[in-house]
Amino acid sequence: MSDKLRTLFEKVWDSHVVVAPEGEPTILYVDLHLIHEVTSPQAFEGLRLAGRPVRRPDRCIATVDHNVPTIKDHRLIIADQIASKQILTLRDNCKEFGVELFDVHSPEQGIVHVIGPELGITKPGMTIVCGDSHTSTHGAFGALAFGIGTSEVEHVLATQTLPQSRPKTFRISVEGKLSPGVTAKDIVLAIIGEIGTDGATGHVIEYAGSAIRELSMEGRMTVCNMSIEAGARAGMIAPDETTFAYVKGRRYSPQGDKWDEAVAHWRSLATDEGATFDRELTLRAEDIAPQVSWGTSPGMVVPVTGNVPSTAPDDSEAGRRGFERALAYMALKPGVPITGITIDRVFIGSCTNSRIEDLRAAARVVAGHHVHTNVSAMVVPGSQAVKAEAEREGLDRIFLEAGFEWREPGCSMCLGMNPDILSPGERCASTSNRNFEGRQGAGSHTHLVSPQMAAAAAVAGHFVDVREWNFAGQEETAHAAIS
Ligand SMILES: CC(C)[C@H](C(=O)O)[C@@H](O)C(=O)O
Ligand code: SF4
Repeated sequence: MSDKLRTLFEKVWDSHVVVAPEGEPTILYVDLHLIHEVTSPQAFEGLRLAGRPVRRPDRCIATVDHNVPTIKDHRLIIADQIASKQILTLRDNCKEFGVELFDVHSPEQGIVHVIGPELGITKPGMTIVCGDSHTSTHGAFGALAFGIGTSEVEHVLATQTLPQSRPKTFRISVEGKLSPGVTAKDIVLAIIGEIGTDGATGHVIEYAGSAIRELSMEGRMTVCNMSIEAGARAGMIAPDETTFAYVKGRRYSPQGDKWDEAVAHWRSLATDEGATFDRELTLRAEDIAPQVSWGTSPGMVVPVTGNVPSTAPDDSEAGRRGFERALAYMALKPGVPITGITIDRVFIGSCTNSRIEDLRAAARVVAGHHVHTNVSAMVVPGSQAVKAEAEREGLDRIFLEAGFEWREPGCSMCLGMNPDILSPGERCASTSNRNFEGRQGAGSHTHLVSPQMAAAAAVAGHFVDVREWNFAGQEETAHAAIS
């Protein structure tokens, strides 16, 4: 090993190089391949046609998430033909090629980016790929994790390797202390608001600084999840005691002596003091307010105390046209206060914000209140394990009593690939990660927010600053509840 100072990314990359031919992409070894129903059918078909096996079935894990209906009685026989075929095909492929599948009725089923970490499959220092852009989520553990296309899925299935050109490095430090009510989601939305949706193109981001270190693993996953929305190849956070405590004792985590060896290795992954990045940016946590997206990209975002912008941030002809188009699509008038925007629907879920901590935070806001009469709201836990834990804690009852629907795990209303879609013109406060035109259904309007902000909007019927929330009957714990 060289004694050159290296970043977390460089250490993980260097230890996975199979061969790096001059002037050609590096061949990287892949430790873990996550698979879901949407991007895998052609990949398996390619293998079948070539008469190849899966090289390392023990390094693959599959689940169904994008297409599965979230109403219990609708999960057995899926009405949508394409969805049904994709799920049946995944089932057949996993059986034929010997890949472990967490199927629709398995107690481990859930959104692929939720179940990997909670089963201890995701570990620091790994290379992780999946035919899914939000694979960046797993970078929260100090893994190099990124999305790949279907032809690359086939390549990884066949060889357990992937040709990759080396990305640049970008450290984003968030220093200081978040105010109560400001969350990991607000950090990442504020970052994307600052650098734009192509702000990190060609780079792997390392999130650093005291506010990032203070985050739980759930919060770190939320931040890394949205790296792709800033154009980054991946997002990473150095593993530390918080990481080790989360990974310890999970089903696929190392046990006994192996655990101590693993932790010793994971400790060595942090960026060396003095190692340099291609780019650096520092934000102050105190400056970050709860965020609400107003437009049709995650970069079109403002603090809840702000207004829908009146002028295009980018004054070029194309910038102005994009701005006007976003306003028109979102049916918003320039200059309107964010807290004046009324909503029809609330979605608490997705691989960004459907973990237990997200549901706890939303439930604290909702407790003792009722969903506004003009709003219909639902909570979709990210996995069966999250659902079971939430039910054990009584969170389901808080949501149901407040008038929320309580659903089965899946991607749900994050994207219009299953029955959970908005009608044209409906406006939704959503804890997901994308607000593109038509993302939650043709002609629908999406506003990206944190779980706390979504919960508060469900009750108020419009956006409110959750920092001023009335925690019904729990005033004495209000501060703790939103922090
Ligand atoms: C369906 C899948 C390929 C897609 C992705 O890659 O991200 C989806 O998960 C999304 O969030 O848009
Ligand atoms: S929850 Fe949404 S963002 Fe995450 S994998 Fe599913 S569709 Fe993609």
